[in-house]
Amino acid sequence: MYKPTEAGTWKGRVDAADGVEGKRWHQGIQLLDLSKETEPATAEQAIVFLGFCCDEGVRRNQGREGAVQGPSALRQAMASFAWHLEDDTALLDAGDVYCTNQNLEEAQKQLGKKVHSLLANTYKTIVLGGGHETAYGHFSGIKQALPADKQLGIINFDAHFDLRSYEKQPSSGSPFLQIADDLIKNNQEFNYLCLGIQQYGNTQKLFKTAEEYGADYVFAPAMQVYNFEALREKLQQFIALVDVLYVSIDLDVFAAAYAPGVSAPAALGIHPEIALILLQEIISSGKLLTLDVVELNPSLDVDSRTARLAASLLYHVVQQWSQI
Ligand SMILES: N=CN[C@@H](CCC(=O)O)C(=O)O
Ligand SMILES: [Mn+2]
Ligand SMILES: [Mn+2]
Repeated sequence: MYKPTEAGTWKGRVDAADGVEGKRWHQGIQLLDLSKETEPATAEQAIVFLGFCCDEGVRRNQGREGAVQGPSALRQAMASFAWHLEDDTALLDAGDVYCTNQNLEEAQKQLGKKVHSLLANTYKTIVLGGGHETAYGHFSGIKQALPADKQLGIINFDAHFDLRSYEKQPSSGSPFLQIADDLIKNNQEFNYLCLGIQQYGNTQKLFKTAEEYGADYVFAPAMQVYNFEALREKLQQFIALVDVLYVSIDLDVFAAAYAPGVSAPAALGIHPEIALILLQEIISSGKLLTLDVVELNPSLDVDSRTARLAASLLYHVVQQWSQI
């Protein structure tokens, strides 16, 4: 269920005449094989990508399959980024965890193990999904890595709560209810802030569940740059209550004009700029532990627009996070 990234996977434009000043991500990224014991990060700053090739959660959630190709499309979209990282920063690719035989539960467990070993070895981790079922596997690794006295805050950029029942089976629609129940079972708090909720995309039942579990949220129409001060205030209040942050970016939070390549596009979704400046706020808090980008479906994308948007957000995340 795990494969390290093959040499030659990262490829892109080469500006040979410019020497080291022409360096791009595909020329600087290092491959990390997690089938061997994970070595502690040696660079001062080590940021690692880990793919989760899975859309079994989307299939179970009646969505449009294709997110299994997300990690590969994201690598392609990031490969030719110009290298502007400091010399003390290593950018790594730790390969992919695969969901096989529709065994989502096992794939999530395997993803959790890999995330745990990366976090335990002080890597700043970025998981490339996968449908939003990625989040439960990601969380199971966070849970293993996080000391019990540390308060976790979860910030989900999403048009949807993803608080569906998993009584019958877990899916891409249920990760945050699974996480909530795990935390509550362990006498820990479920601190969840969902940014970009579409009223028309969530049933009354889901709003009721959100209320029952104390989930906080901001509707998509309020996610505007002109409303930045109020959003910043809300974000800062949330961040102040927790020790570390897990950030999940579901690309269906963005307007379909920017992000057509998702299972459930939002015609009136948010503008990327507001997500970018809120991400900057989050990173500058110094509390970001780990992050994922989910729901990219390359088979539904238009000229890689959604992949490029996700990749560009990750570019800025990597750039800022490497200086914290
Ligand atoms: N991760 C998926 N979330 C959404 C999908 C909604 C839809 O397919 O319309 C959900 O379950 O609510
Ligand atoms: Mn989601
Ligand atoms: Mn969503």
